Amino acid sequence: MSGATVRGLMLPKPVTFVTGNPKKLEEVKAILGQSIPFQSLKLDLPELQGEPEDISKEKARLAAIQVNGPVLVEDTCLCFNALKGLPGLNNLLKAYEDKSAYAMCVFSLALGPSADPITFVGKTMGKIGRDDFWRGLWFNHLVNHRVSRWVDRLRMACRGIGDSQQEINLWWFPAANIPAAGTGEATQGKIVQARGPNDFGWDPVFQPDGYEQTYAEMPKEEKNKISHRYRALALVKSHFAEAGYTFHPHNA
Ligand SMILES: O=c1[nH]c(=O)c2ncn([C@@H]3O[C@H](COP(=O)(O)OP(=O)(O)OP(=O)(O)O)[C@@H](O)[C@H]3O)c2[nH]1
Ligand SMILES: [Mg+2]
Repeated sequence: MSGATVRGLMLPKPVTFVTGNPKKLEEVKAILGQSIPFQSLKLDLPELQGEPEDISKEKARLAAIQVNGPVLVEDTCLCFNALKGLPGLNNLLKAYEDKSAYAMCVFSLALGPSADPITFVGKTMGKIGRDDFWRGLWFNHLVNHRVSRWVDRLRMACRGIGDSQQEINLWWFPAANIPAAGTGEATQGKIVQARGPNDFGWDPVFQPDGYEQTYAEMPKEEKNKISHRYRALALVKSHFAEAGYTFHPHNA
C-alpha cells in the first residue's frame, strides 16, 4: 500500500467501482456488502501494459478523471510461478513440472482525478489443476513458436464451446507488448473437462491450495471467502475503517 491517508477526509460523493466485467462486479458486491458505500460504472478501460500494480494505478487515474470523483478499480491476473522471469524454453519445460500458480488482484483507490492512487494487493496460492492444460500449453509452445519469445506474463481467457469440451485461448503477452484483447499473439489450445461452470475466466482451471475443487466448482460464497479478490478487498475495507472517510451529505 502506498500514499498518504488523511483521517476523516470528506469525499464529494460515494466511491465508484469502475469495471467492464460484470462477474467482477458481482463478486465485489457480494464481498463488500454494506461495508463501503459504493456505486458501479461500466467503463471499458484500456488494457494497459506493465506490472499489475502499475496497470491498476493507471486504470484508477483514468477512471477518476472520467468520473471526476473517488474511484476503485482492480486489475487481476493468474500468475504462474514457473513463468516468472524469462521463461524461454527451459522455463517452459519447468512450467510443465511446476503447476503452482497464484491468482492476484490489485485494487486501486483514487480519491479524485489528481490524487495518487493507493493500491491493495490480494493473492491466493494454488495450482492449475489439469494435466491436460499443461500438455496443451506445451504442445502449443512447440507448434507455435511465436510464443517462444521471452514472455513474462501469461493471461488467458477461456471460452466454453459445447458441453463437454472447452476451448481455451492462451494469450502470451511479452510485458513490453501487451496487445489489445482479441488481437496479437493468441494461440489456441484445448482442455478437456475443465471443472465447473465456465462463465468466469480461468475459474475452472485454478485450484486453490487446500481445496480439491477449482474456483468454478466451489459455491460462490466459498470462493468469496478465500479468493484473491476477497483478500484484496479485506485490505480496502481496513483502509476505509482506518481512514474514516465521510461522504458529502448532498451527494451520498
Ligand atoms: O477466472 C477468473 N476468476 C477471477 O476471479 C477473475 N478476475 C478476473 N478474471 C479475468 O482475468 C482477466 C483480467 O483482466 P482485467 O483485470 O483487465 O479485467 P477485465 O478487463 O475483465 O475488466 P476491467 O479491466 O474493466 O475491470 C479477464 O479476462 C477477467 O475475466 C478472472 N478470471
Ligand atoms: Mg481490463
